[in-house]
Amino acid sequence: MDKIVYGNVIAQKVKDQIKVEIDQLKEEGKRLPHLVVILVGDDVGSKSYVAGKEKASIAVGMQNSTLRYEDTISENELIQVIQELNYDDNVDGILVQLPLPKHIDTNRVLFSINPDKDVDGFHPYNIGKMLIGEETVLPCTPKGIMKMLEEIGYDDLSGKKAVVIGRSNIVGKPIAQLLLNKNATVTITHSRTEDIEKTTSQADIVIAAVGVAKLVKGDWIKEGAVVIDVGVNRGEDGKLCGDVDFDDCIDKVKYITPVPKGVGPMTIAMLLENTLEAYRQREDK
Ligand SMILES: Nc1nc(=O)c2c([nH]1)NC[C@@H]1CN(c3ccc(C(=O)N[C@@H](CCC(=O)O)C(=O)O)cc3)C=[N+]21
Repeated sequence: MDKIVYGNVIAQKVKDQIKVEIDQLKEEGKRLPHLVVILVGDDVGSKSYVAGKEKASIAVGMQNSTLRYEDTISENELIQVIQELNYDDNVDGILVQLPLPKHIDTNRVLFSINPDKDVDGFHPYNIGKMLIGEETVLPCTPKGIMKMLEEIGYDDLSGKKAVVIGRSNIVGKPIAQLLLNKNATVTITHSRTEDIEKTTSQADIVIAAVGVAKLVKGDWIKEGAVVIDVGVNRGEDGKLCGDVDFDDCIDKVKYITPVPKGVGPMTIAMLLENTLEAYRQREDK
């Protein structure tokens, strides 16, 4: 059914294009873009996401290094590693997989990344540029969502009401900003919001990014709305599921993204795009 927006299909198109560009660099005998992923500890989810990023970057022909550390590594040791990568001319992108262990101050670590190599778009310098509408690296998941909206012809959001569920730094806040930059009227709802469903049921676009399995039900959604599901949860049956009760919403929506095969693969494709872009900017300097 074409109301289901398959992120994996759009992501593949993006990756095919990146591969063409990297093949070209190879042919010219150039240095290849290099992504370094830092993984601390052995969280099962993080390990699987990092494996996905490794596989995808290799598939398009990039250099990839995944650095793995015990969760006993200190904050200063981690920052030391990042500083070395900042000065390594053969490194274009640095990604620190989140969440980090509790004894590490995540913001201090993210601030230590050279903003030119910040392929996650999490450095406050880049977040600030996004906020004021300057061209800059965009966080991968929000960027991937905007790309999906573009694909279904939702690139001008003038007059549209968008409701974001969740206010994380990596999805909720930045996606709200990007929607605003496209002229949507944006509402952010979260755990302290009363009657979330009253707000969502007026929305033309709902972005669910809270991490609560199947939270969003059919009666939360206006007839003909677009529903983007950012959740990655394990359901009661152990299967991967989103923040949206897909089966309950499908009859109401104009478009909906599935989980898996929705936003997740887009996140990885945007990471590769950001890495190639960081490479090009650095080569041009
Ligand atoms: N610094 C940082 N950057 C991130 O981008 C980041 C992070 N930390 N921490 C965790 C979240 C989560 N995330 C996902 C990426 C791909 C899929 C993905 O490809 N999912 C597949 C299925 C994978 C499976 O089957 O397990 C899908 O939805 O089809 C999901 C989730 C990136 N994150």
